[in-house]
Amino acid sequence: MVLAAVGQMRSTASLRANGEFAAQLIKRAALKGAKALFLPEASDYIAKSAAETVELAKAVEDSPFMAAIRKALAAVAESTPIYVSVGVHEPCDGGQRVKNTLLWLDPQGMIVHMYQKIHLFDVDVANGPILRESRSVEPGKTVLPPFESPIGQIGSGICYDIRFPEHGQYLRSQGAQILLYPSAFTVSTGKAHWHLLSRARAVDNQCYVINAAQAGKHDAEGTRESYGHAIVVDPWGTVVAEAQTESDDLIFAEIDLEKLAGVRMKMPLEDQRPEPSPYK
Ligand SMILES: O=C(O)CNC(=O)[C@H](CS)NC(=O)CCC(=O)C(=O)O
Repeated sequence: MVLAAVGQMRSTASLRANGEFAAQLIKRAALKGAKALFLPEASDYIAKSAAETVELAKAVEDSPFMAAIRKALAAVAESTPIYVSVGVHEPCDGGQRVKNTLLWLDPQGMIVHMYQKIHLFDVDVANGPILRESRSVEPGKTVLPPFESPIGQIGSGICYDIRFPEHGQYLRSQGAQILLYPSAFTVSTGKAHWHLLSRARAVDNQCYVINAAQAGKHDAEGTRESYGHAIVVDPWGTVVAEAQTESDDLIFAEIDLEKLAGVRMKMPLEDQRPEPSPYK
């Protein structure tokens, strides 16, 4: 069993302040012996508008947020090395749009994997905001094969991707043992669907689901607010860790690949899919 840490953040428009907060989470997670820390979507900043989202974007090498993360990783690398998954924005299209990216950093701070969010949140939320992510974000084009990590084979999604079951199923078919959906869910859709979706993706793919989350009000006016409830679900669908409040900012879960193997052996979903596919 290997310990994973999952963070909750209330990112503001300050890349520097968000970087300092993330750095503290890295140090605390490493001190507890976690081998990996998972941080939310858009950890670097949450802006009030599409225009501000584009304006604030910094390339990884120029980002004060990333500098703070790398400094924290360097500080713990000798004694308690830790991997970090973190959601950021990257400028693209000559500064017209951004990518919504998930980075996987090794304990030296090198980027060893990156995923670009595919499904964009263009939604008129019932009893909530109207969000048009595609105004500022370039959609990713490919689901990437899972990558190896100290806690198992990780398949990447981001936030709204969780609502597309075929995304998780593809990752499972490519060998994923852990699915990530770092998020900034709205409060109303979170109340209605967050636990349901997190558990559903775990059960239908027999994977751990690790969902870091943005939580709370991101600006003084409360223009943007996120649901929180960072969560880890095991391959049987049991919630094994969950942040209960906005200030509950670091949770831990043992990732047990033997438990995962047992679930898959006793209920062999993959082997029971008919060939040729009946869905035409
Ligand atoms: O704006 C940024 O900088 C970061 N990105 C987000 O917060 C994104 C796009 S607005 N949020 C979601 O996908 C929420 C999904 C959701 O709430 C649901 O599926 O119910």
